[in-house]
Amino acid sequence: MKPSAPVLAVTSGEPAGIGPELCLQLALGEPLPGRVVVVGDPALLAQRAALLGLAVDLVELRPGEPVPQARPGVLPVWPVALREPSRPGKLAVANAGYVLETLDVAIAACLDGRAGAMVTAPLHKGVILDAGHAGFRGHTEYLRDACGVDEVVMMLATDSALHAAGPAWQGSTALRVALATTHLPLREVADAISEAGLERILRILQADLRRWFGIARPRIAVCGLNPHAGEGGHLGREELEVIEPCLTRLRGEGFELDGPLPADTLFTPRHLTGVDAVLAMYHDQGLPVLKYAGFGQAANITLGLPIVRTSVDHGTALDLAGQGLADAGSLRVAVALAADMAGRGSATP
Ligand SMILES: NC(=O)C1=CN([C@@H]2O[C@H](COP(=O)(O)OP(=O)(O)OC[C@H]3O[C@@H](n4cnc5c(N)ncnc54)[C@H](O)[C@@H]3O)[C@@H](O)[C@H]2O)C=CC1
Ligand SMILES: NCC(=O)COP(=O)(O)O
Repeated sequence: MKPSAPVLAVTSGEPAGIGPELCLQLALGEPLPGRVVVVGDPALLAQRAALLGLAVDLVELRPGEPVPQARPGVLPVWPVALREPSRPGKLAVANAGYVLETLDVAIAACLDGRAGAMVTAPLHKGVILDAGHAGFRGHTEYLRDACGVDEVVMMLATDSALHAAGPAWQGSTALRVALATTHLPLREVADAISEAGLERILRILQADLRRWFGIARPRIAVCGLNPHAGEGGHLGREELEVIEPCLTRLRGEGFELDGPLPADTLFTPRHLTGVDAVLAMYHDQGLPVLKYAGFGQAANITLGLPIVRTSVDHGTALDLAGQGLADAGSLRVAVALAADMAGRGSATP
């Protein structure tokens, strides 16, 4: 690894979930692509390592101390203290502030240049809301606000699509799915989709497919919102009144856009061939397909930020925490992608 390998700040996520043990697993598998530092409580990590019999040497770094090159079995840590002891599988509202502090530490390091990218292990949105952080929706929205940008785009990509422009869809599980809306109740989705909002999202998606994935002229397939993309207005009018006018305007600027297409058949080889990313209208329209294609081998990327942020494709898996059953595949994909993106330079165009 080059001495200048980027620092990747990996937040360890909800302490009662699988995040802490996935971070430990990073130190034990294949060599890491960057200089990884985990943001979390060293005592929590040591307890989880002891519980699972993982031989990981935790190296607590002082402020200003450089992050060392990765070495097998060694995990540098930027310490953040738990608010109260944590047990696997048992959520505690007192630790919500701890989870948010790990994010703040990583975001600050990315913004001031001490880190080239941040990678997030999963947090539990519900316990953060239960703790009184009203309005918290997820990392994506928290990062948008912390970085002072108006719009970001959540995109998940399966591993085989991460580095290759123009993935071969036919017979392949390579897929990139971006979302027009993120964490909101289904009954609010239709009202949340506006022509101006869709336009902002498509501009970010096109720009970041170019910047991070090296695709000169991205082709994006856009889902309709309603069954059969509205059936000519008989099953909903959002396609005619919101989505289509936006796509028509952007096509006039040279955007390569298919759709709006019925979402049930868009995700088939005929429609996906030659497509670089799909824009789904809401979380559970696009992500089940992505997860069917590559759960555990995909990463989540927040597009539109002034910093690089990738994440796992899964949640806190409280049912598995502390048992040694959690698969670190997605965290490894997220770390590899973050290193690749950080190596491409500044996120700011
Ligand atoms: N990036 C993040 O911070 C994310 C956080 N979440 C949060 O996670 C919490 C739980 O969400 P769920 O919908 O239950 O999804 P989940 O992904 O935690 O669990 C779904 C199923 O997948 C399994 N699973 C998840 N990760 C796994 C891994 N690494 N290895 C093996 N099996 C794994 C679980 O055991 C469970 O059976 C929620 O609070 C949600 O908001 C969900 C997705 C992303
Ligand atoms: N299902 C993906 C997801 O919800 C990710 O949320 P975020 O916490 O990364 O914003």
